[in-house]
Amino acid sequence: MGGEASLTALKAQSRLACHAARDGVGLKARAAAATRLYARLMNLRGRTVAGYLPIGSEADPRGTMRALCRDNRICVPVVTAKGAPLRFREWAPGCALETGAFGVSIPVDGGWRVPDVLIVPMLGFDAGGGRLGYGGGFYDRTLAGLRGALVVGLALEAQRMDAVPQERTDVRLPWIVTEAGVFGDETLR
Ligand SMILES: Nc1nc2c(c(=O)[nH]1)N(C=O)[C@@H](CNc1ccc(C(=O)N[C@@H](CCC(=O)O)C(=O)O)cc1)CN2
Ligand SMILES: Nc1ncnc2c1ncn2[C@@H]1O[C@H](COP(=O)(O)OP(=O)(O)OP(=O)(O)O)[C@@H](O)[C@H]1O
Repeated sequence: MGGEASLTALKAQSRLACHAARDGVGLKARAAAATRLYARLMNLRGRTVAGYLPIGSEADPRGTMRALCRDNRICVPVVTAKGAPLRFREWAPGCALETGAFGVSIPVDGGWRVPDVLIVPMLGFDAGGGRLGYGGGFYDRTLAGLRGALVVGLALEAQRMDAVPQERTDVRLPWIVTEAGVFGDETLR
């Protein structure tokens, strides 16, 4: 296989392994990750915070989204087209939802927002801020266009990898939160 083909195969294999590992994580670790996320973001005021509505066994940021919505605007990602950056629609606790692309829930009638804080879902991550997603490149494209935002990846320790296979377009995350702590890389901020 050529370099590119083998990288794609390696990413696909890593996605399967991370997905399976994530499925096996218990409630205690999930609650601890949610608490760590809130601890990292609890001081935010007047910001536009992009959370996400979890699918499958993703770590759940909704407790933090509910807590932050009092003093901040909250929005969630919407896939509008393949190959395009994500857009973000305003979300509030209990708002009406519909199922969008890839089975992700999206608010029926929230306005479009541009976040300055993003909580980013992932399948896998490494100690250097490397992130493995579902393979659409949606967050890579989105983060490339949102310089200056506070970007925090949320995951569970079971999703930690030695090194996420990296492509030129992959964007490293300056902050990663898991049940084990808040990990920051000052060189990426
Ligand atoms: N909660 C959440 N929302 C999100 C994302 C995400 O990763 N998580 N996205 C990040 O880009 C975008 C949606 N993109 C996605 C692209 C592919 C798949 C996907 O392949 N899903 C698998 C299995 C899902 C599961 O059960 O874990 C599938 O459909 O087979 C999902 C979302 C925007 N919203
Ligand atoms: N900024 C960009 N411009 C053009 N293509 C991009 C960009 N970012 C990523 N891509 C392309 O998108 C494809 C998927 O990228 P990748 O495998 O990194 O997705 P991912 O990070 O796992 O997915 P997601 O962000 O949707 O969860 C790759 O072919 C990659 O080259």
